[in-house]
Amino acid sequence: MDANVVVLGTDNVGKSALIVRFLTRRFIGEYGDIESLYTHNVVVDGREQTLNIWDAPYSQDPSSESLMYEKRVQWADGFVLVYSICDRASFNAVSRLIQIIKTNKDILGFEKMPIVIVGNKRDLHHRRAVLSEEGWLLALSADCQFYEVSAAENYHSVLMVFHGLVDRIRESRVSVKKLAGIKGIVKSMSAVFTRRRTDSL
Ligand SMILES: Nc1nc2c(ncn2[C@@H]2O[C@H](COP(=O)(O)OP(=O)(O)OP(=O)(O)O)[C@@H](O)[C@H]2O)c(=O)[nH]1
Repeated sequence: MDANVVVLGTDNVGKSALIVRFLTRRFIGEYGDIESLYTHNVVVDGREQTLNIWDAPYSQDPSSESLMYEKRVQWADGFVLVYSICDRASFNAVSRLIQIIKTNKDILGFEKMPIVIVGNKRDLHHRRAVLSEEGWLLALSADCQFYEVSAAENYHSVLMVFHGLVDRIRESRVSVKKLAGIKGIVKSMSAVFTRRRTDSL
C-alpha cells in the first residue's frame, strides 16, 4: 500500500535532515534547498508500506502560498510538521499549518488527523526557545502526535516519527472503510423498509 507524506515547516528547521536521517540513517550537515520527492519502503508492525515523501521548501511568497499548500494538502495522506525548539517563529508556523490542513483536508469528525508534530534540534537545549510542554499542548489540542527529536544525534526517535505517522494513516483508512461499511448497511436496510412499505400498500 502507498502513502503520501508531506514534510512541512519554515526554513532551516531540519526538514531535509530529518528525511535524510530516516532514509539513510545518516546526518550529513548541509542539505541545500532543492525540492525533492523520495520513495521508501518501510515495514511497520510486520506490514510493508511504500512511503512517498515530499520535502518542500517553505513559501515566502504569500500570493503563491495558499495554492501551493492546497496542492500539497490534497496530495498528502499524512503530514510531518517540523519546528526547531530554538525558533519560536517556526513553532507558531506549525499552528498555522495545522489550520491550513484542517480547512483544506476533508477529515471526518471521528478520524484522527494523520499529523505528527516534530520539535527538532533537541540537542541544542541550551538555545531552547520552545518548551516541550508547549509542543505537547499543541499536539493535544489538535489531536496530533508529538515527538521531540534531534536529527543530528539520534536515528531511533526519527524512525518513531515516521512509524507513528504510518500507524495514524492506517487508522484513518480503517475508519473510512468502516464508515463506508456502515453507509452500505444503512442503504440496504432502508431499501428493505421501502420495499416493505410499498408491498403493504
Ligand atoms: N544541531 C542540530 N542541527 C540540525 C539538526 N537538524 C538540522 N540541523 C541543521 O540545521 C540546518 C538546516 O537543516 P535542513 O535540513 O537543511 O533544514 P530545512 O528545514 O530542510 O531547511 P530549508 O531547506 O531551508 O527548508 C542545517 O545546517 C542542519 O545541519 C539537529 O537536529 N540539530
